[in-house]
Amino acid sequence: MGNEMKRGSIPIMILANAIQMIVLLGASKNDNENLTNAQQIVTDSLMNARTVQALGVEKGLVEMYMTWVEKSMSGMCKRNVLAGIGFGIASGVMFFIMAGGFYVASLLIKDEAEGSWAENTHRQEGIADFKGVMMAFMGIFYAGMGAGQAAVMMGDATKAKVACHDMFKLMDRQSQIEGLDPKGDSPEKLDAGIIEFKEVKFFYPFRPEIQVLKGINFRITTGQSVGLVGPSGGGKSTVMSLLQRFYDPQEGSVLIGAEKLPLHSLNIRWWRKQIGFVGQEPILFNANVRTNLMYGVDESDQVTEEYLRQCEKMCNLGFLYKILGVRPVRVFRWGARVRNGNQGLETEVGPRGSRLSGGQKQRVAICRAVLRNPKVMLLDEATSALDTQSETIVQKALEAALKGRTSFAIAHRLSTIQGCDVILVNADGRVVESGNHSELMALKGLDAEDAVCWRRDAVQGVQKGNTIRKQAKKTIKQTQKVSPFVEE
Ligand SMILES: Nc1ncnc2c1ncn2[C@@H]1O[C@H](COP(=O)(O)OP(=O)(O)OP(=O)(O)O)[C@@H](O)[C@H]1O
Repeated sequence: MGNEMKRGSIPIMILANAIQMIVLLGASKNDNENLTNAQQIVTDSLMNARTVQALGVEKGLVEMYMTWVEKSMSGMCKRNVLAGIGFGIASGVMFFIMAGGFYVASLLIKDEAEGSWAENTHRQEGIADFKGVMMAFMGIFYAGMGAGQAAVMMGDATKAKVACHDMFKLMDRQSQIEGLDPKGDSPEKLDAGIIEFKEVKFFYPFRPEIQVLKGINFRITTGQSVGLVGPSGGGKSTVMSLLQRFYDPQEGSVLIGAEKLPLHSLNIRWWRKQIGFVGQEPILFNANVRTNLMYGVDESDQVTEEYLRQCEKMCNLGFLYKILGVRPVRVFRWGARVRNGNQGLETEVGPRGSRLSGGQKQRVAICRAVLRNPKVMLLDEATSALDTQSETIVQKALEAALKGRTSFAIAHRLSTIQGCDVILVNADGRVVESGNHSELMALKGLDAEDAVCWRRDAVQGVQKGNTIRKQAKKTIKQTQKVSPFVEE
């Protein structure tokens, strides 16, 4: 009877668990996508909390978040009801098996017990003794339970597989530019400061319909400073990306050195060591300044304390040593007073550098770039997010940092890069004009309407720049009278 029960109940139990599993797997991919979208909103909102508040979009974001959560919830609710039914059936079958098992066992044991009670002198022969019955029963029961639980867990395993699908897809993706396992030459004698763009045409792989660069040509020699100006969307940052070899152009070539070696033939790690980059929004890590500065330095490169001090000085990091005042530490140590100041290179910058001002962060970022002693410096609107006073200080740091190096600087105003050796006016994916500031100013015929704006801006920029500089100096002097901690 036990065997019959086994034969009959186990397939039913497995079927019940299978139903439960199928239901669990059903909509999990869609739910996963919806939850990912919801999580993305939370991450973006927290990372950009100030912008969210400034724009007053808190409610809108909460609504967007709720929409995604509700979308996944409606699917989940249905699935959970079905999963509940499946689970109920699976558990029910198990309990029925248990009940049946106990019933069968009770019959067998009852025979044995009746014998011992009724006659009390000799045991009546039963089909099995108590121990054997219980062993068989427990064996069936736990095997069934284990199989059921394993089936349920398989649902979780598949859900985990779905959740990891995108991650594995990303991990398996082979980058066309392999940064971790670089190949190609590392020619120590190649002058990385000589850069040529030859008929470079490029579109972003995810937007092949938009031809961003339509044939860029220029040649820069060692030590030259290049200013990239032009209307928004003209392709200035794309040129910077190609210089850093985040992408390779589809047509044309980027050539390096007097030997004109194609950039794609060079070892990418070697090439990136030749480049220092300072962006518009400096990215600092939640650590002290020293750690942030050493981030870009290879372990094999020995950075002496002396060189570090030189770079600090060059980048105007004096603020790291300023004492901002004194304050009592705690109530029970009222008498004790500590210096409420920065601690040199050991100063903690906070999450994303939040304990430093924009200008200070930018100077740390410049110092980080300079510390690598790169041949080429790339500046992507490095001062555009700063106020006039900070801009002047950072500009000084930049001027020192760029000396003797080839440099590319993107700016929205000609006035910001008027001192550059070459200014490339980039519009609609082409270099429409080039020359130094006075050459550009002297040009009469203009191809693009935008260029008129750049030129007009240049004239006004020079005049404005001088006035602003005078005003800034005046303000600093006035403020210094009130607070001695304002920097020049
Ligand atoms: N990662 C990307 N994927 C797809 N298209 C992009 C990407 N980055 C930029 N683009 C597109 O390439 C074009 C040129 O952008 P780019 O950022 O190079 O211009 P820009 O001159 O630097 O503009 P801005 O002065 O506003 O920073 C734009 O049309 C932009 O939409």
